[in-house]
Amino acid sequence: MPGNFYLVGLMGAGKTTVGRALARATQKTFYDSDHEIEARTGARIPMIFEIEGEGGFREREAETIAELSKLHGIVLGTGGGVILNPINRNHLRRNGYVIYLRASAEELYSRTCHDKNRPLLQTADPLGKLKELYELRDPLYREVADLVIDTSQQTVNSLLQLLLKELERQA
Ligand SMILES: Nc1ncnc2c1ncn2[C@@H]1O[C@H](COP(=O)(O)OP(=O)(O)O)[C@@H](O)[C@H]1O
Ligand SMILES: O=C(O)C1=C[C@@H](OP(=O)(O)O)[C@@H](O)[C@H](O)C1
Ligand SMILES: [Mg+2]
Repeated sequence: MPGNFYLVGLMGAGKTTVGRALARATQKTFYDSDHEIEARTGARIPMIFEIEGEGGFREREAETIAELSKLHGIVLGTGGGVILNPINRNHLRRNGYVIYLRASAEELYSRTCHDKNRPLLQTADPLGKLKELYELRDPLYREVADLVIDTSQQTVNSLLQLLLKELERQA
């Protein structure tokens, strides 16, 4: 098993939260591609979307993934749309063990509905948007995933325990 764990999944799947906990538990360094983009630009994600559009954000995301995928011994929480770009998908598949955190659109909605920091969900019908994104992206997450974990009915901690057990079983 490679020395990196990469987390993929839709907005609200827990990539950032579970990724940070997994890094602590496995003594790896945690990176989050969105946080990295924010640090490099000095701007928050909604501001980048506002100024450069989704296309501009995707270019920055691809540059960041290319660089972060050169690192060893890390846990990487990706942004939910990272798998849209085939070059990103290659980087992830080649350089790490990819974990797809999945949950129903309803569950994702309940986890993200009070947060204004996800520009794609600032619409009149965020639940409908999550359903649409689920249909479009689920096959792409599965394409890159070494492991698919259902996060429904799991706390962050129970999920971490489940993940550690599964990773140990596969090691
Ligand atoms: N398994 C879970 N059960 C309940 N809440 C969760 C779970 N995983 C994450 N959360 C919560 O959902 C919100 C979104 O999590 P986050 O880690 O930012 O997701 P992502 O990075 O995948 O968009 C946070 O408030 C987090 O605490
Ligand atoms: O699904 C997406 O396209 C996005 C997900 C976000 O990250 P999280 O999945 O961590 O919320 C962030 O990268 C941006 O708002 C776009
Ligand atoms: Mg995140």
